[in-house]
Amino acid sequence: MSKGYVLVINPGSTSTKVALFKNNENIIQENLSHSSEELAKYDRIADQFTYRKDIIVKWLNDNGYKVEELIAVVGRGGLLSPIPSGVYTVTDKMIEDLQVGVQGEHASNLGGLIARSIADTVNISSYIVDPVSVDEFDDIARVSGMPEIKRKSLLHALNVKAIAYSVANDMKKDVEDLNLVIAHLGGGISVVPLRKGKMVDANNANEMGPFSPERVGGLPVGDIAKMCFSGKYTFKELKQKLRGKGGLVAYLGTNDAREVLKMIENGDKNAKLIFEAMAYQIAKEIGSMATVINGKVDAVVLTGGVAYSKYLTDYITDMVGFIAPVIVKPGEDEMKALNEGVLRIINNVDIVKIYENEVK
Ligand SMILES: Nc1ncnc2c1ncn2[C@@H]1O[C@H](COP(=O)(O)OP(=O)(O)O)[C@@H](O)[C@H]1O
Ligand SMILES: CCCC(=O)OP(=O)(O)O
Repeated sequence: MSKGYVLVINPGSTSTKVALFKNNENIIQENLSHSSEELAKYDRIADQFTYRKDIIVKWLNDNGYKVEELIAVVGRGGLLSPIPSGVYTVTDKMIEDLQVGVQGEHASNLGGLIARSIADTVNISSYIVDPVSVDEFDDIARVSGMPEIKRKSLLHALNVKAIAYSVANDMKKDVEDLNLVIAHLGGGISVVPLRKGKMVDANNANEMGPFSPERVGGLPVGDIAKMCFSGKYTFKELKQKLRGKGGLVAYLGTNDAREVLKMIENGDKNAKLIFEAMAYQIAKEIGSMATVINGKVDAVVLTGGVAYSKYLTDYITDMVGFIAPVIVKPGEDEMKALNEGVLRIINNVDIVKIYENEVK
């Protein structure tokens, strides 16, 4: 039996991405899909814990590896309390907050829970890296216009940070020397201005900004208030309309941008209007975030799964190209970034953070 593997777990809304690394080498990686019928059986995301954990352990064993061969397990971190960027050990307090969902429910809450549970069976360390609740906001960005409600930093921090380093590397600069606007275009969408590497604002991928393949983005608040009191919907139904059944799903019945592109190719004019409206809203948000860094933008970067669509990236580039050069980096670097976080701790390049000591 050979030891020395890091198991990387990245739970998403429709799949769990898993990978096994040895040092920097990605040995195996797979996207384990979950049908909507399967996930519909669970009331809360935390209830999917055993189902997803069993699938991951089975995947490991089916590929000829044992949990005993791991040296660490790392998961994508969830909607924790606001914390600084970094690598965190999964503590009891973190587990408690992920289980209750201190800032709400999201599939990534399962990352830390499953990582710790697998790691505990063989007495090794479990970590999360740059969870979606990393908070580097300027204080001014927190003000919403209603004192009871604060704007929150909930964003694709892991990929945004990883892509910022990758762009800086390509430009042969330090990330601290650059101002960027990075748009992560996935199931949810984050548009993030980075001032000298710091994510000083963002739209909140769950509730605001452009609509996305499965979320509504920002909506006229008066109409939403009326809908809430119409008696037509339960709270759960409304939540699903906003997240999961919003955006492309609501208009076109799919959260798969590739299917929408096929509809457009087949001459569907409504699909074209809706897809272009998503691109239009993304471009508007990029323009807005460029003002946060006073228009001094070294590059606009488009990343995430939907950035594979040239149709979409060309549309956005046409609208925002006047701001700065547009760099397209489709897909995500999350699995690599999670493993690299663990390696930084193992190799003493970075100091592991304790969640409860860092909560803002
Ligand atoms: N080649 C492609 N062209 C267009 N869209 C794509 C392509 N590949 C994936 N996508 C879309 O990307 C979205 C998922 O993006 P991803 O970054 O994996 O999501 P998440 O941020 O939720 O992890 C889906 O709408 C999917 O259809
Ligand atoms: C809450 C921000 C993170 C997010 O939206 O992630 P997914 O696109 O993976 O759902």
